[in-house]
Amino acid sequence: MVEQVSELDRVVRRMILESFGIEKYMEEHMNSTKYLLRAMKYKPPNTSEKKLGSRDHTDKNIVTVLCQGIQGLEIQLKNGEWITAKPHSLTVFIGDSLFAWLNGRLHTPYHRVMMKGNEPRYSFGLFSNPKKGYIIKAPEELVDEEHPLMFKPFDFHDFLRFFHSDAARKSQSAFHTFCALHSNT
Ligand SMILES: O=C(O)CCC(=O)C(=O)O
Ligand SMILES: [Fe+2]
Repeated sequence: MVEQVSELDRVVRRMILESFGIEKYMEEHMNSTKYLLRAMKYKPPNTSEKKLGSRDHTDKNIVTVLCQGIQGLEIQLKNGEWITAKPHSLTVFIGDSLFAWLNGRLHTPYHRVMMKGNEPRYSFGLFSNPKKGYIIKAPEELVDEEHPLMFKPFDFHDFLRFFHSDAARKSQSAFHTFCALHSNT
């Protein structure tokens, strides 16, 4: 199953690069990331009202392929509306690192888990994460006058360290505080 899900990660990343005409970066992209597979279990809230299982966040990595069992995953659209992912479905998210590498060209959506009832919930995520030492920097093809560089080049592992600091906890978006070049991004 990991083989198929990681294939989906690769297909999505190839489609994204092709859509911007920069598939020449595919090999660099694949070589600069490694996979993390995480299984998650959420205790049942034992309520008939929906309760928060995991607070809203954007993923920090490159791409996440999330496979959920019973319903719970909710995703915020650009207009602010929350939609519910179907039970027993796969959802693909673009994380902050890919957002930065693409110079903000694709949206990285907030998502959360809301649960009700007496059943525990299981989900599995395959996360492509940048390797330590790889500097995430938007390629020159995606930077021009109309699209000035949004984020300073960074090592994902320095961001993770910052993310667990007091300064990050106090900021509205740790990612933007860490590497945004303009305050309005
Ligand atoms: O369990 C879920 O459906 C969401 C998990 C998630 O968003 C994450 O691990 O980043
Ligand atoms: Fe997430």
